[in-house]
Amino acid sequence: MERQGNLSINSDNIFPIIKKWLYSDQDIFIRELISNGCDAITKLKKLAVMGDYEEVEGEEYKIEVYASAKDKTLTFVDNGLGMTEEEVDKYINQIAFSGATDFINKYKDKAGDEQIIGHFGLGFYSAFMVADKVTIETCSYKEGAKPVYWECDGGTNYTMSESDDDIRGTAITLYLNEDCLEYANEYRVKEVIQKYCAFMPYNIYFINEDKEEEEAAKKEAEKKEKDKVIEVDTTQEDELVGDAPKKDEAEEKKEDATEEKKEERKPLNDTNPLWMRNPKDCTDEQYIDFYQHVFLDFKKPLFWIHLNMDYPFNLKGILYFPKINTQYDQLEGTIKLYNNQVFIADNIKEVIPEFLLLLKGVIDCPDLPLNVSRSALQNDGFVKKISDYITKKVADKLTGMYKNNKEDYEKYWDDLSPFIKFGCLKDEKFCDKMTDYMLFKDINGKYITLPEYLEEGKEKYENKVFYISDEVAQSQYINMFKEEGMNAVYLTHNIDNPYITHLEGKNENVKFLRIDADLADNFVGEKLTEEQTKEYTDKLSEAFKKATGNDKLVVKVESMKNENVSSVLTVSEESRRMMEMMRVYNMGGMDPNMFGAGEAETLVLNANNKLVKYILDNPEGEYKDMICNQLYDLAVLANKPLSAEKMTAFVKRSNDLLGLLI
Ligand SMILES: Nc1ncnc2c1ncn2[C@@H]1O[C@H](COP(=O)(O)OP(=O)(O)OP(=O)(O)O)[C@@H](O)[C@H]1O
Repeated sequence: MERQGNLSINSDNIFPIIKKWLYSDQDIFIRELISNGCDAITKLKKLAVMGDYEEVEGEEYKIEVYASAKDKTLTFVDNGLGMTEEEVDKYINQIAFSGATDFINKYKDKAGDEQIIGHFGLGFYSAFMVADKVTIETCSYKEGAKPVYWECDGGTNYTMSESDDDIRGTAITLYLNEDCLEYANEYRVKEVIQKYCAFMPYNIYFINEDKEEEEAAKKEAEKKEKDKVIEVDTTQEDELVGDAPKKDEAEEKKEDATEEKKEERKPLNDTNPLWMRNPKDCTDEQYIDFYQHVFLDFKKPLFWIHLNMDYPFNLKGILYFPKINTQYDQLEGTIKLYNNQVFIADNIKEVIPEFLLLLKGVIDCPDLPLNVSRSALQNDGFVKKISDYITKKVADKLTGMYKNNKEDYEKYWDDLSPFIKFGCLKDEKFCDKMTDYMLFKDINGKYITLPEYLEEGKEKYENKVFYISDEVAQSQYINMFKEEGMNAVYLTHNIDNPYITHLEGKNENVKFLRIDADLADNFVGEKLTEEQTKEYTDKLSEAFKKATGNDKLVVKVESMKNENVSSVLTVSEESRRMMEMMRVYNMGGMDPNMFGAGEAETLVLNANNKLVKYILDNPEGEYKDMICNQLYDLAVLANKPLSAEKMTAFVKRSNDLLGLLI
């Protein structure tokens, strides 16, 4: 008997809302329908555990997705618990009603360890985002249940009647609207299933109905053709050998069997993803395989953290620390969020602490407070707790590694540090936990902590931390440091600039100086007297300004221990930082002096060097200008490349100087 009715919803027509507002991503109707099928199977299995349903031996629980471009249909078939007429009424017709809540209420005391997805029930109606008409054919597991056929064309009216398909489970058919025919395309559907359903808990199969039909027709035609030939053959054989066995028949069956085997359908998903397993049962190889497969990254991850928590909330997942190839690699990770093996979305900031988004990984949290569509999170304290838990786990893993396996920690440090530093900048709690475990690579290639560095340099350069931002450009300074037995640390990543500022904020009396920022007192031998300093500075300033034609040149004279060093360029830390900041804010053309930053570069000349002495002693010397310019260029060259014009002059002058030798 057919009956018609109105869908009881509060608005006149819910479909425009579903189409436009509720789901921003159209593809997710596939996820919703497949996960409804999975839920239906989970419920059936639960009923079996509870003794309310007897399972059919050997039955494979599965979801089948049939697509037909010819018919413009997409059908989802599950062999879950099905629905009775009353249930269709209750769960489908009365839309704003969650069937799952009802179910959980009934079974909550007897429930086992698996969770049942129960959200505000609108998932099914997402089908109307792509379909003009949707039908349900369903038959409940309940004894004597009558199969139900339901149909709705996207308005608020539906029809319901008894169906003749009494196989337990549910088939939902979408008659795709003209704009959405892509969902009848095999590759498109498979793509969406891969995205959202790759780890759903029951096998998902895709069937191209058109292809199957074609093949069946082809087979039928071939069979008919073969039968004809056999008929002719056997009449001939009969004539010759009478009752001889028809060996072709047996062969044919075998052939069929192997063909069937060849065509054995493969599920599109992995029903037992690695993160759901006990960490004890997972091998390194499996972790690496999973990583490469899910994130399509052929590099091996450095290491990983398997999250496995039952209390006070349920959370499983794996976080991978990816290998960073160069310091210029963009730090960009992906954290995939799942809800009971159902993919929700990538990089949901509310759940995953921002800095962890630099990692790659999967998080599955069945307790997530998802609303209406599974993608919308209700942001409450719970979500913050999840995020705090993940942060803590990551910090624990890192500090644990430092304590128990320092060799690995050091080995990974260069790759890990940008991520950890970013974490420290973004998350106070994480920063506090990591403070004692932050390493610095020094000029001898050793990894040391900040307190270790400060302790080591206590006598020579108290509370100063010299750092190298560019190993090649600053090599002259590195050598000077090495000769003097001084230490400096490498801070070469983009993240290091803000990190240095952050460290100075945390350690008020510690000052970070780039290795070329200052000529530390340590390089200076016997100090010049005040008069000497003044005299030499005046003389050399004048000579160098005149020779280079640069009025603004700042010259400083020191008596350095190493008499082989003639000239060094130093770059004031303060003005350099100011310039860098101005560059960031696109104020490159402005004069840093305006901000009180002072001159950036200083030419330091060594009063103990014979070339410098020559200039001092021969104010009218023939080669004075040549030497001044050469010393200046050499100092610049040790710090940064010369401009094209200066380089040309430098090469010419170098040749002229060599010419003087012959
Ligand atoms: N394939 C199915 N088999 C059995 N029951 C189903 C099936 N699909 C839907 N239902 C029933 O209809 C109800 C409503 O489904 P719907 O997808 O709209 O919401 P939900 O699954 O409860 O929540 P949501 O999809 O938003 O997470 C379900 O709770 C379930 O009881």
